[in-house]
Amino acid sequence: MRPPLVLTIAGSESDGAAGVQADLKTFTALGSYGASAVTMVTSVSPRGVRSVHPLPREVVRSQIDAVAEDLLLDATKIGSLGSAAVVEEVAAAVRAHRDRFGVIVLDPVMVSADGTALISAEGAAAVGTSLLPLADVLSLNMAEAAQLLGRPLATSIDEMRDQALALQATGPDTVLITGGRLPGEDVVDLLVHPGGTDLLRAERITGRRVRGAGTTLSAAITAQVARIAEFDRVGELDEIGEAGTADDLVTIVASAREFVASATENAQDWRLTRGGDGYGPVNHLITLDKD
Ligand SMILES: Nc1ncnc2c1ncn2[C@@H]1O[C@H](COP(=O)(O)OP(=O)(O)O)[C@@H](O)[C@H]1O
Ligand SMILES: Cc1ncc(COP(=O)(O)OP(=O)(O)O)c(N)n1
Repeated sequence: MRPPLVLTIAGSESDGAAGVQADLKTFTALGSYGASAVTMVTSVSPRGVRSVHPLPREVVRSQIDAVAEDLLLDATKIGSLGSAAVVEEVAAAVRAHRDRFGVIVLDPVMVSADGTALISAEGAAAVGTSLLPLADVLSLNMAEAAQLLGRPLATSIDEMRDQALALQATGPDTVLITGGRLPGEDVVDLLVHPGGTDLLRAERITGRRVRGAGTTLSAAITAQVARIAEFDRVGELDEIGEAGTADDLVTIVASAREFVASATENAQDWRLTRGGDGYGPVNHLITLDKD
């Protein structure tokens, strides 16, 4: 017997709103056992990013190999990577044992909420050439989609769809472009998958500025994918209703979005800083709340 097992390959983010810290909290909240390979170390407070230090590629590789060679992974999330050298090393590690990583969810983090670049230009290009072909699911915001494709930011749902299809053509079966930056009363995410295209709408939460929503979403998708793999393994797919059918990923993404929305709503009143301003995190541990 074992729980759903998930690996995150991503950067450490010191204030815990995004990065590996947010991934591990989200995995825990959604019932998965989380392992990690840290790719870079960022010094961050809710006021912004102070520094970004990609780790040496061999340090990243050693962590990935240690986990992938021994743990029975159901799914892997790849997040912020920092440098072209680390991108290439992660791609090489995955290619060396592709069958050991389970379903791969790629969230190609490029820029932090305060505008700080989290990867070099060469690194961003390497994500496009070396990692997109290895991913099963690509989850990214509109700015990341535009940067990967070398196109302007989408200004409409039609342009988001064109960009999602162009990204799908590079490898991943499923592409989710999140629409937090597209103005409107509702926030609209666009999901392209082998069965077609779905628009996922939700009421826009207004109020305090949030950081780490995209990270939390892709972590939640990864944890749910692993949970389904676990139910499949023990022959109990029926217990999770529609998820586990051909519509798996649509159901998984919808449920991950609901998780992020509740986690965002729940932390609206949090004041974690001395000054009280800056971006705030979501409450990743919402499912563990007893009240
Ligand atoms: N104001 C908001 N209200 C409700 N949901 C939001 C809001 N902003 C973003 N989201 C949701 O959070 C997730 C991440 O979106 P986005 O903000 O585009 O990504 P990122 O955090 O990477 O910039 C998406 O599912 C999106 O729909
Ligand atoms: C180390 C690290 N990883 C990811 C992010 C950005 O995460 P994201 O969820 O895209 O959040 P925003 O910063 O865009 O709100 C990060 N800042 N650091």
